[in-house]
Amino acid sequence: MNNSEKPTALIMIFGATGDLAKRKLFPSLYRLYKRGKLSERYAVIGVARRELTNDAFQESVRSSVQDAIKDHDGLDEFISHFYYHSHDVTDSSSYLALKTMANQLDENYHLEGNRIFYLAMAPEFFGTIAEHLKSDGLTDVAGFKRLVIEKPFGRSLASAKVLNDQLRQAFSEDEVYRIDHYLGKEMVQNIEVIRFANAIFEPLWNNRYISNIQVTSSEVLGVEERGRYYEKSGALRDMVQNHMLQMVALLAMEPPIRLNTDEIRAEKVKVFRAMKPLEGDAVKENFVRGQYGRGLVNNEEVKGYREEPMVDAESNTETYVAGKLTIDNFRWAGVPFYIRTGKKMAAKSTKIVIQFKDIPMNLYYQTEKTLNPNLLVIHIQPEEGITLYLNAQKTGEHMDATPVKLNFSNNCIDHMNTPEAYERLLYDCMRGDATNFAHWDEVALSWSFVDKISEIWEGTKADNFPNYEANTMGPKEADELLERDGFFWWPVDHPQYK
Ligand SMILES: NC(=O)C1=CN([C@@H]2O[C@H](COP(=O)(O)OP(=O)(O)OC[C@H]3O[C@@H](n4cnc5c(N)ncnc54)[C@H](OP(=O)(O)O)[C@@H]3O)[C@@H](O)[C@H]2O)C=CC1
Ligand SMILES: O=C1O[C@H](COP(=O)(O)O)[C@@H](O)[C@H](O)[C@H]1O
Repeated sequence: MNNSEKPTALIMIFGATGDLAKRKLFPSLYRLYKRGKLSERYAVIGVARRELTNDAFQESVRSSVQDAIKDHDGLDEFISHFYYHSHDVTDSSSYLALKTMANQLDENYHLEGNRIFYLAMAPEFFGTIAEHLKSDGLTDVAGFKRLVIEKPFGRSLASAKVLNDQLRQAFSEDEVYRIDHYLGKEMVQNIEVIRFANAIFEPLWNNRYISNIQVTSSEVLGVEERGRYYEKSGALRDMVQNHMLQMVALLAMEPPIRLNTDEIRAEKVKVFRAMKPLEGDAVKENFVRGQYGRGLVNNEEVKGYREEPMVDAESNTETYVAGKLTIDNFRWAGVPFYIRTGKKMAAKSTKIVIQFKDIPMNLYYQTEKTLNPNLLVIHIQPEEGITLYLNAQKTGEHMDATPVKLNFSNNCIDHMNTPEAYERLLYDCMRGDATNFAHWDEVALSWSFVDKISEIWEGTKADNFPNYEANTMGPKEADELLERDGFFWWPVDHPQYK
């Protein structure tokens, strides 16, 4: 598959009147169209319960594109390929009408029987939809059929297995595309290139030279309107089981023998298998949970988590997680991977800091001064780039060293916005490239790691909640986690570390 391909397909979006479709999917499809990555032979059927005409649906697509993107050239032509089918996915009788519509569009647009079913709906519907797609013949096509599944993929290993079995009745593993939108981010995809295309990094990428790795994904937003979902999820299931562990896997995996889907996935799976499971007291020693309380943002007091809509006033749900992961293999034995993620924190930032070991003997210390360790920082968002921190001679001071940084900013070099995660992932799915989607084995192993922690957390009330103020970087226990090992969190928003 190459990047100039213009795939042709019928895309059915279940949940087409929802937030995800409006904010992410329609604008991403439009961007693909604008970049010339969508063949003229495409059609989209939006599915949801509410009654809408095709015209009204097309207008809603128009306004979601206009809200997200300034340049609207060609929008009329783009939306003319959109159709709407009002349908309750639990109602068996209406799949046949959907099939008739799909077959008709297939013929009109010469879509070669290629179909993508995108489930942008609550997960309780995934199994039913997949079953009906098969039993009512929507998957009997001459071309490819692919199922795109949004998160959450279950809420434990057991529930994920049930869901997976349901999906697999209708689709093979190769046809299931489990979205993890972090895998669509430019700089997450860049981890592989930074590691495997640079002779200066790969030889150092191990426990001889790296002292610890820190992965932070902090959010300024709170739980907003998603209290109902979040109460049952918490940060561990919402962010750690998927995005955080996926980033760790990309950082820790062995070089694949080829850059293809199967080889990369196989290496990631080995990382998950090498991740030391945490049992009993080890959970408390290695993982910290937090929940935001009230705090000051721009001098105004903001709500604590327990005061948010649809949140229990005594909620035990964590909005913050910090943890220390141990990867038990030859490359990583003895190197802690620290992760942290949380809501209502002081900065919106996703960053990876690779801290190299101190040199054996520092010739450039001036008495009490310490030399800064070398750091490689991968900026995932909002900035995209990499920074390498070195030490160099301080101007005019012969025996003194000072930190210097080598900076690469993606946005400055390319002079363009990099494609949105959903845009890349949609394009990959249309081309049949599943590399940046989560394979079942990865999902299962990451759930089995996370389940051990959630069992303990759900079984014990966090009596210190809320334990961090909104607009801070989390509870003090997260700092202590690193201090015990002689480290500290490198600040994500400090100008020196940008
Ligand atoms: N929003 C986001 O940013 C993100 C969302 N996700 C995931 O994406 C999925 C969708 O989320 P989101 O868009 O926010 O959800 P919304 O609640 O905004 O939308 C749900 C959609 O499902 C439709 N729907 C609900 N019940 C039925 C039914 N019985 N039959 C047919 N259609 C139905 C609704 O339309 P109608 O009421 O007209 O039927 C609506 O279009 C979820 O799995 C979520 O976890 C994942 C990451 C980010
Ligand atoms: O999957 C999710 O991710 C978002 C954070 O995504 P980002 O791209 O803005 O970093 C998070 O807010 C949400 O709770 C979670 O479901």
